[in-house]
Amino acid sequence: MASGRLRLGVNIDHVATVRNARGGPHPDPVRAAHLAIEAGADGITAHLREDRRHIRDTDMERLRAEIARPLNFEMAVTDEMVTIATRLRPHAACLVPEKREERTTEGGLDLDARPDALRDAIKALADAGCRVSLFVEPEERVMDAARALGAPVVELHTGRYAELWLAGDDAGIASERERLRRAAAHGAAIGLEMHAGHGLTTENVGPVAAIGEFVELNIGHYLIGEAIFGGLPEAIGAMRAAMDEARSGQSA
Ligand SMILES: CC(=O)[C@@H](O)[C@H](O)COP(=O)(O)O
Ligand SMILES: NCC(=O)COP(=O)(O)O
Repeated sequence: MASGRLRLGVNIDHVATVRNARGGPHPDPVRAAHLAIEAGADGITAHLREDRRHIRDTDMERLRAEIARPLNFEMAVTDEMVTIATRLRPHAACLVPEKREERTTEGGLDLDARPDALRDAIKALADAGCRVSLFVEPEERVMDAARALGAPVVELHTGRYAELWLAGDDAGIASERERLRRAAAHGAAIGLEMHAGHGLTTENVGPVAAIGEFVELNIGHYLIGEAIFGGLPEAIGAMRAAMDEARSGQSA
């Protein structure tokens, strides 16, 4: 059952990708964050990867110091990142898997692999006042595992859904959307706050936004790409409209 306003977290990682291509200060991801907030973003997401391929430590420090909306600090489950995040104390911290050789995030966290390290990271971040979320696959059993680890929030990985959409695999899209729907319903039923993200566009966001248990979508690469052609405020406005249309039940 669709419900409530769906928050939009704008991920500005790939402004830093363009900036780092030349090694100078332009374009500034923090300036993009301010623009995104002025354009209606409910929060800013930034992923400080271990290899610093895009967002750098100084970007995260400036975001934490400057932006007027919640900062969602995406990070790997490492001592280094826990130390940085507990020092900066962002509004939120989202634990994501990282592999150096990956082009982009390829899936959700394996909650069975290092439960003690996960539990310790969740506690340290929560003790620092961060709202902790786990970036995970849309499986009901994973919701139970996240709950057992003490995470209040999960963000469902929509990357497979996005890939199936690009491939025009209608049966696959329907199946993956159902997987997302079931996981969101179960997660909400056991008390988790449900988010989703990765690979979302104005074309594919509708069926995800229409899943009423989601309270936040985190979207970046597509918006930064669209900004090249029409500007970031326009890209965010179009995404907001697509999300609101889906929530109003006019498309799903
Ligand atoms: C976890 C997630 O889906 C995003 O943060 C995504 O990782 C964007 O960053 P990359 O494009 O570097 O993967
Ligand atoms: N966690 C998802 C995110 O922050 C943005 O992912 P994408 O839209 O850049 O694929």
